[in-house]
Amino acid sequence: MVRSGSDDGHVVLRVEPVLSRFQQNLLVHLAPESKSFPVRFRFLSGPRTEPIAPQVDRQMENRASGPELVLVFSGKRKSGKDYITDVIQDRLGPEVCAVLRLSGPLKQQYAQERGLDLNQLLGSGPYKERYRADMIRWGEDRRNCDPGFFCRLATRGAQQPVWVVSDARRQSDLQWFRSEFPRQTRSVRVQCSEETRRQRGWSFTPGVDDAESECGLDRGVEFDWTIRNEADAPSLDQQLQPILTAAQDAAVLRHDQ
Ligand SMILES: Nc1ncnc2c1ncn2[C@@H]1O[C@H](COP(=O)(O)OP(=O)(O)OP(=O)(O)O)[C@@H](O)[C@H]1O
Ligand SMILES: C[C@@](O)(CCOP(=O)(O)O)CC(=O)O
Repeated sequence: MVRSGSDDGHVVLRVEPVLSRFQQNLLVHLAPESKSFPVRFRFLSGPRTEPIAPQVDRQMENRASGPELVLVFSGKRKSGKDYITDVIQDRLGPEVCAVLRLSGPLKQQYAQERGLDLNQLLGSGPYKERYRADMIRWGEDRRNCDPGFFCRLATRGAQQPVWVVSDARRQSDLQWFRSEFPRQTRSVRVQCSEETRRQRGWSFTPGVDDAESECGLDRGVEFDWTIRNEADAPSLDQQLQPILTAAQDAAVLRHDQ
């Protein structure tokens, strides 16, 4: 219950029952015609509440800066994962949407250890393909010790309400996001024909295209959305509409907090 009264020229709002400060969630509506004025919150006397356990406290902090929506993309090489996730970020803007690449920290470390050109490894040309099989092996050694290793590195410090993970490849990648962010995680598959992928520079490479890195999510996942990224498919704008709507709703949720 909320009651208002006047006290030395101040308007006092009392929320009863008194909640601990971390649980207070007070929305103040100002009439559009009123002049702006500072709003100060003071926690006045009242029945003391038990301090909330540090564990709950930490969860609250995490939730305050955590994502409202996590879109986990997967798809074969040259299906257009990077292209589509970039389109989504363009539409939503970089303040709302972070594109997170699990392969980002992997390529960074791999390039550093071998003195390679990181920009080319991050691009979509043949340079990356030359090193792909070895990068997969290198990354798998680390994932075998700790399946969440690259997920944690890739998400570190992301503050935006919408996270777009551009390159899930293994069941363990998807499981990590689902267990860390069960309410927020949605899976998206990008598909196109082999012919289209060929036109984009793909050719079948044994040890890569038949390995877990490419096939780990081919079966056993019910995707929330599937996007067909090729010439004879409905336009990307049309296909991305439900995803963009979900993302905009998520951004509004954060804004209202
Ligand atoms: N809808 C599209 N229209 C025009 N070009 C596209 C489209 N989709 C993908 N491409 C182009 O095809 C190439 C491969 O796409 P992209 O790099 O996004 O695929 P990917 O799935 O991320 O591949 P990889 O797994 O190798 O990183 C890029 O040059 C990209 O610009
Ligand atoms: C080594 C690897 O991360 C390369 C991914 O590169 P890209 O997402 O295709 O640009 C693939 C993997 O982790 O299995």
